[in-house]
Amino acid sequence: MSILVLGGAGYIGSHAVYQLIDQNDRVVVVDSLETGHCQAVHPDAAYYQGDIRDKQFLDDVFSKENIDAVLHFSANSLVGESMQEPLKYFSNNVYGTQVLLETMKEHNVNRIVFSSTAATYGEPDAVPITEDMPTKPESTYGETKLTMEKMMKWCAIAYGIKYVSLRYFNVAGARKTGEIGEDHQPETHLIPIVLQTALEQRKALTIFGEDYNTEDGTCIRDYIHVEDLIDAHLLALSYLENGGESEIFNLGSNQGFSVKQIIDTARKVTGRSIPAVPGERRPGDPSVLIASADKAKRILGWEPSRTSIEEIIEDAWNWHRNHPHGYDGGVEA
Ligand SMILES: NC(=O)c1ccc[n+]([C@@H]2O[C@H](COP(=O)([O-])OP(=O)(O)OC[C@H]3O[C@@H](n4cnc5c(N)ncnc54)[C@H](O)[C@@H]3O)[C@@H](O)[C@H]2O)c1
Ligand SMILES: O=c1ccn([C@@H]2O[C@H](COP(=O)(O)OP(=O)(O)O[C@H]3O[C@H](CO)[C@H](O)[C@H](O)[C@H]3O)[C@@H](O)[C@H]2O)c(=O)[nH]1
Repeated sequence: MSILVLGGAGYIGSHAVYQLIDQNDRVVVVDSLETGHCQAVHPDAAYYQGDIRDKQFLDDVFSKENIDAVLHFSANSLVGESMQEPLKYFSNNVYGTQVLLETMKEHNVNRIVFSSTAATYGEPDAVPITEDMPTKPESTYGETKLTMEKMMKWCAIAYGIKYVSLRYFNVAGARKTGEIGEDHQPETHLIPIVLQTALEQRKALTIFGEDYNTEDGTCIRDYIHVEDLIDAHLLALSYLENGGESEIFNLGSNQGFSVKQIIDTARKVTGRSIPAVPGERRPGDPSVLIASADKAKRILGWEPSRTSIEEIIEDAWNWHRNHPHGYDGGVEA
C-alpha cells in the first residue's frame, strides 16, 4: 500500500507516518510546514514540501507517486484564531479539501480518511456524545470541518470517493519510543501547557474558569492517546479497502477528566509543583465533552489501549522533558 499523508510533518500526522511505516506501508508526505516541522517527517517517507491548495503541485505528486489512499490531516486548527480570521480557515480547510478532492477524482484515487473534530458538535445536549447528535459548531474552525464532511458526502455520491471522517476529542501524548511528539507554536492545548509549566518555561498556567457546572468547577474533556487515535486511522484504511461504506466516527476514550484533575495528575507524573492560577472562562469552551466511541468499536473493531490518563501524560512528559524547546531546540542531554 502507498499512502499519501497530508500534514505528515504535524503533531498527529507525523505519528500516523511512523505507525504506517511500522506496518511496512510505503508513505508519501505532503506538508507546507506552515505549522509542521521537517524533523518530524520519518526519514523513510517520500517527502514533498508544498501547499495542498496548489493544484499543479498536488497533480505532480499524484502523477509521480502511485497513491492507493489518502490520510488528510492538513488544516489550520486554532479555535480562537478561526474567529479572528475566518477566511483563512475557509481557504485552507475547505478550499484545500476541494483541490484535494478534484485531484483525487482526476487521478482515480477513491479512499480518504480525514481529521474532523468534536468542535463540529458545539455545546452538546447530552454526554457521552454519539455521532447522530446535532452538529451546531460554535467556531469557524468547527464549521469548516463540518463543511469538509459535507463536501466528502456529496463527492462520495457523485464520484465514488469513499471517506471515513474521524471526529477527534482531545488528542494528547506522544509516541512511546520518543522520536516525535507535540510541538505547536503557539501552544494552546492544556497538557503541553501544563508540562511547559512543569519545565518552568511558564511561571504558572491559567485555569480558564472554575465556575462551570462540574464537580470541581473546571471543564471536563475526553483525552485520547495519539497512538490509539492513529490505530483507528489504520483500521479505517483497512475498512475502506475492504469495501466499507463512507462513515463518521467519534474518537475518544469514553471518560472525562477536569482541568484540575489533569494538573494534579501531571504533578504526580512529573514530581513538580506546576503552579496554576484561576482565570476567566475562555469564550466558546463547552463545560463537558465526552465521546461515545462505541460506533468505532463496533464497526472498525477499534479498542483504545492507552486509556489511563497517567500513561497519556507520562508519554507526553517523556517527549517534553527530552525536547524542552520542541524540534528546533534539539535534544537535551
Ligand atoms: N490536536 C488536536 O487535539 C485535534 C483535535 C481535533 C482535530 N484535530 C485535527 O487534526 C489534524 C492535525 O492536527 P495537529 O494537531 O497535528 O495539527 P498540526 O498543526 O500539528 O498539523 C497540521 C499539519 O498540516 C500542515 N498544513 C497545514 N495546512 C497545509 C496546507 N494547506 N498544505 C500542506 N500542509 C498543510 C501543517 O504544516 C502541519 O504540519 C488537523 O486537521 C486538526 O484540525 C486535532
Ligand atoms: O492554558 C489553558 C489551556 C486550556 N485550558 C482548558 O483545558 C481544557 C482543554 O483545552 P484544550 O485547548 O487543550 O482543548 P479543547 O478542548 O479546547 O480543544 C480540543 O477540542 C476542540 C473540540 O472541541 C478542538 O478539536 C481542538 O482542536 C482540540 O484541541 C479546556 O477546558 C480549556 O479551557 C485551561 O484551563 N488553560
